[in-house]
Amino acid sequence: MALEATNIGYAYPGCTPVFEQISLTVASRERLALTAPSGFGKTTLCRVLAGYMPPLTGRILVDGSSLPKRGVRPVQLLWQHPEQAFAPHLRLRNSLAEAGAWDGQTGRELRERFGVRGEWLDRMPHELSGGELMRSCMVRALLAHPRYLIADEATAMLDALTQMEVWKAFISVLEAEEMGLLFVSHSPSLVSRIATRSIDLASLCRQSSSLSS
Ligand SMILES: Nc1ncnc2c1ncn2[C@@H]1O[C@H](COP(=O)(O)OP(=O)(O)OP(=O)(O)O)[C@@H](O)[C@H]1O
Repeated sequence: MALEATNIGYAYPGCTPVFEQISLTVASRERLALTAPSGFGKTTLCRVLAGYMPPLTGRILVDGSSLPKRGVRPVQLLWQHPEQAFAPHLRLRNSLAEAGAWDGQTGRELRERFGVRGEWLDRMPHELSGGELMRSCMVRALLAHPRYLIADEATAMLDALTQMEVWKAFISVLEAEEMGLLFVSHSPSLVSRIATRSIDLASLCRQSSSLSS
């Protein structure tokens, strides 16, 4: 069981490719750290792997099947900027409801675990802080019962203590549900605490260019 990308490439319209011929695998229950210098394409790769942008080349399989074109995403993305992750005109309760049963037992447990307070539910995204939106994002992603999660520097705006608290809660759900995680971080200490394996996008790109030459 794995999220498998084979020889994928992506270019923004009218631009040179951000990356080409990248292959990587995230096994279920694995926590894979993706590192690279700024501007190298980590966010782009995360969006492609989660199905927000189709790869220009190559293929992505989730436990052996193609990413679905519609419906609940089996690969959920925790965005780098959580304010971009919520529809600006929807109250939090409605955004959570789109993902799953936020008011059922699982939803209540998840909200408690991530400290998402009841009073936030009637607020619009701009009435929540970055950290509050981030916690809400995690709950929404987990409500969708994904097989894999991708976290793009998702907790970078939190203080160190809150960051570890949120990751602890997150990892306990990942382990219980046997989900795989790919996470991007510029923090070596976060990577060493969380990752079970680490890859460098720069070296993946070098490997693919030496294979193709
Ligand atoms: N919508 C877009 N249109 C054109 N080019 C883009 C677009 N978004 C990103 N890029 C370019 O794609 C390249 C990779 O950007 P990306 O955001 O994926 O890098 P990153 O490694 O996540 O960077 P950072 O660590 O700074 O967040 C950059 O050169 C960036 O300028």
